Amino acid sequence: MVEIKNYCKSIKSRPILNNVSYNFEYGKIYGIYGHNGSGKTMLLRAIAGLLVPDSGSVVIDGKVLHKDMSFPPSIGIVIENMNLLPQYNAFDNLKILGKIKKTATDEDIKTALERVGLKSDLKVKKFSLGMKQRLNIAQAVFEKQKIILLDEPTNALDNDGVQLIYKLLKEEKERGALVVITTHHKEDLEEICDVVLKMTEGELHEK
Ligand SMILES: Nc1ncnc2c1ncn2[C@@H]1O[C@H](COP(=O)(O)OP(=O)(O)OP(=O)(O)O)[C@@H](O)[C@H]1O
Repeated sequence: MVEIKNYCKSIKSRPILNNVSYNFEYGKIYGIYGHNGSGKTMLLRAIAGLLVPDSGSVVIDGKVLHKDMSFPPSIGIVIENMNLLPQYNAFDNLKILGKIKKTATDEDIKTALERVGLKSDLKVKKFSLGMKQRLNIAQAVFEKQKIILLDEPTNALDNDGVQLIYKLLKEEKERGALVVITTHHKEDLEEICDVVLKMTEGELHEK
């Protein structure tokens, strides 16, 4: 379980996450919607260990982030400005990333690329925005990560792409992963999410 406990973070004296408390469970898809600047991305960064709280904590499987561990041990994340390697194709990008943990086989990489509908052997520098988004999503699932955090993962995708990613996320949930997805549009979430949450000015509430 991922427990967020009284999490507070201000940047330049402005509250960005305001006393957020919530328990996220494995085997569920959570959707978070809210206006621009409401704190959705910051919440994902907090869970990923990319943000240090002013007070409060994130506890993952009983271990406190930044105390018992620096980062969650099994996390896939899609946020803005992901660092793909432009001179390599999709397979090689994942192969290089996979060298850190050494858990994913070539077959795992091929399967992840098939699941996001990426068949191209082009170098990433020739990818469209939607193709990059698909590769980022493949990157977040190819090592069978336990926690999958996706910041507006379908905004550059065509309709077929959106349906493909929704199918993939449902499969990840069935596998037992915890999936958190953000969007500006609540209606996008209701199709696939078990729980829909609203972020308003750094506060998180159940719908
Ligand atoms: N690097 C930063 N320095 C200072 N403030 C920041 C920084 N990044 C984000 N913020 C502020 O944190 C608040 C929350 O931003 P966040 O990116 O989490 O919003 P969001 O809900 O994801 O918005 P969007 O829907 O536009 O992606 C905003 O007020 C934003 O201005």
